Amino acid sequence: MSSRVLQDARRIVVKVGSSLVTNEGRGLDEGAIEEWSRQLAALVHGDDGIRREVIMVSSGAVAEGMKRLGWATRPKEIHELQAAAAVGQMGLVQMYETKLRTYNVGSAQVLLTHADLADRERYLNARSTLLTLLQLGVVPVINENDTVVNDEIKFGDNDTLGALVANLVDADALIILTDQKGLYTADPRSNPHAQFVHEAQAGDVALEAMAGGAGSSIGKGGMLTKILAAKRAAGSGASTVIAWGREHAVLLRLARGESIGTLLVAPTHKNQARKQWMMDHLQLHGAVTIDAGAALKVRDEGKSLLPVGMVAVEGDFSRGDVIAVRDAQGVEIARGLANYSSSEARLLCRHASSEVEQLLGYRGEPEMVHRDNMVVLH
Ligand SMILES: Nc1ncnc2c1ncn2[C@@H]1O[C@H](COP(=O)(O)OP(=O)(O)O)[C@@H](O)[C@H]1O
Ligand SMILES: N[C@@H](CCC(=O)OP(=O)(O)O)C(=O)O
Repeated sequence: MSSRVLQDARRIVVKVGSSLVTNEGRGLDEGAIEEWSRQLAALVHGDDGIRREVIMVSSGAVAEGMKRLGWATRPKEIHELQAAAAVGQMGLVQMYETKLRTYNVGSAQVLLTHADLADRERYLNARSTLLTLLQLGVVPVINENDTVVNDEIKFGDNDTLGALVANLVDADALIILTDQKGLYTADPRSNPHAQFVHEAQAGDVALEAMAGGAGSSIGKGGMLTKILAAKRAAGSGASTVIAWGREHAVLLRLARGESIGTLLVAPTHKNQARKQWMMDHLQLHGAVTIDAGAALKVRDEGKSLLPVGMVAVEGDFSRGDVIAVRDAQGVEIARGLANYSSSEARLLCRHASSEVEQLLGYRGEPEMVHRDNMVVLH
């Protein structure tokens, strides 16, 4: 069963750490970035007959910036780290862009902060942008927006960012590429008797005791943040693989179902996990009442709610808030994230999606609540 996890994955987040990307701080590893780009392109183009959507979360900005600025030791001052990240990020994305283009794949730079994912509206915006890029066959190259974050508000390590991105886009799998073959029962750098862990359940607390901090001065998180990232990714049903980034054709072989690295299997199914998350975390901010035709689509056919099916709007909510969807009898049949605010929704009631631009002055999503962001209650 385990090999199928990656074989069946259609939307994959790949995270690469600083030590790999910058060759332990020596500078951007052009050969490695080229090799990952070749594999990403093959996955996106579906060279094996299956097209996949891939997001790259890449570290390395600070390490590369330090090199470009001629700094031998990591600065202590946060503004110096931020300056290094800003310098290094240029080189980082330039290289991904060049290499991916060589293999006929477009790329896009996306810089995110914690605040972007904590705020519902920005969360939805980030999600729509990433999903649009994926639909266009473009590979988003993501890093933390180091320039605007300080110690208290940063993800800090990109393992956590990778997991949050996997949650954000409902990825099927998170692949964390690092400088070890995977997880061992102890840090192999300091314990020669450490045993390799081939497979475990994501979220198993026993794994946390095995994992230590970063083995080099370049990487930030170490193995513990990877284990915690796997647990977090499992929250939305994504399984995680931790593997060596220089393993030959690692991404393609994983996609073929080969077992490489450590597989941390998500215990719950993707859709079930997302529904649970919706039910657990979301507070209602308002409601829309829909007509019988729309109720049929939403409840029985699992379709999105379009503005044309809405007949009334209650409450005061913003884009990204959770609203109840009620049928004509007032029975709540679903809950989901609103794509439009309550005042906009009032204008959109009974109108076709093609009229959104004319009514609101901008072209938004065709759906009031997209089915991916909706839980049908019965
Ligand atoms: N149980 C463990 N198994 C494997 N590696 C471990 C373990 N505990 C700690 N490590 C260390 O974690 C390091 C990888 O983390 P890190 O240096 O942050 O890499 P990256 O830059 O790829 O995120 C390894 O080089 C290793 O020394
Ligand atoms: N945003 C930072 C990444 C932080 C970091 O070092 O992460 P990682 O190497 O993945 O543990 C950078 O690009 O330098």
